[in-house]
Amino acid sequence: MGFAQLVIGPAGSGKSTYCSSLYQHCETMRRTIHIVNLDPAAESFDYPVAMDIRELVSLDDVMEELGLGPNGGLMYCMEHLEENLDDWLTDELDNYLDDDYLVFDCPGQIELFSHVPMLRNFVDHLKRKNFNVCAVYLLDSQFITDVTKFISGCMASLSAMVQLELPHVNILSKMDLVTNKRDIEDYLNPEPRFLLSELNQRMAPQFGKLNKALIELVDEYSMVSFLPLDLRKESRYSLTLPRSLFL
Ligand SMILES: Nc1nc2c(ncn2[C@@H]2O[C@H](COP(=O)(O)OP(=O)(O)OP(=O)(O)O)[C@@H](O)[C@H]2O)c(=O)[nH]1
Ligand SMILES: [Mg+2]
Repeated sequence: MGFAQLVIGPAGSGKSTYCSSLYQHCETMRRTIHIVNLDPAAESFDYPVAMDIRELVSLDDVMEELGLGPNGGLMYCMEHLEENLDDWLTDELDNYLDDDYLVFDCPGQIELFSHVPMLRNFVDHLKRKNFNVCAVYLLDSQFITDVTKFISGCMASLSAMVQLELPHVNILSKMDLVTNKRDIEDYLNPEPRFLLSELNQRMAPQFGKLNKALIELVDEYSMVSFLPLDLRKESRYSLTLPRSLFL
């Protein structure tokens, strides 16, 4: 059985940086991982690219030939990948052995993991190919500076969890940029009453019931919790992430 990690999260949340730092970490630990670029718009990489969607389809060609903008073009490329799961992806996966570990660096368009079925079909294909798949959802630390941003980040992550139905780890990236230590305490293990009162202060009174329901969803079902990742720290992975993720 192979292992696969799907690295997802909003645009600019640090997915590619996480992949390259994970690659360096594994190299130091003398473990081999293979990083796959699934972003047809990506141009440069800080890690060796094992498989590359750009070999299958070029975003520039799609935009030019079909007259699409960057986001429409990207959706077209991902649909093209979906249509080629049985040939291109299967051929590429055949190059890897049973116990190889693949990390998929995904594009940041959140519709891919909220309501478009493409990524779900991609995951199902990996499972059929005997890969044990997990999702790593990255959220930028700026989301913990404001309760409304935090809740919207939680909801986006939750929709990915519901859509993909994978073992799911949430990571708060760019922790080096958090200057207010209070924010870390407040949001890493948030106290529901704190979140609710903050949210009520920020929103008009008619949202009271909705705020309560949202906080209950985040809290009672324990579906959303974040692990902090500070890339400056030596201990960044061993301390913060479950070991099972890096077998
Ligand atoms: N300070 C700081 N900056 C970071 C960190 N991780 C990423 N960045 C910066 O954030 C920006 C976006 O990082 P990427 O890794 O390209 O983010 P991404 O999620 O791959 O972006 P898309 O693929 O475009 O969605 C870059 O300028 C990075 O240098 C971090 O841990 N700390
Ligand atoms: Mg990227």
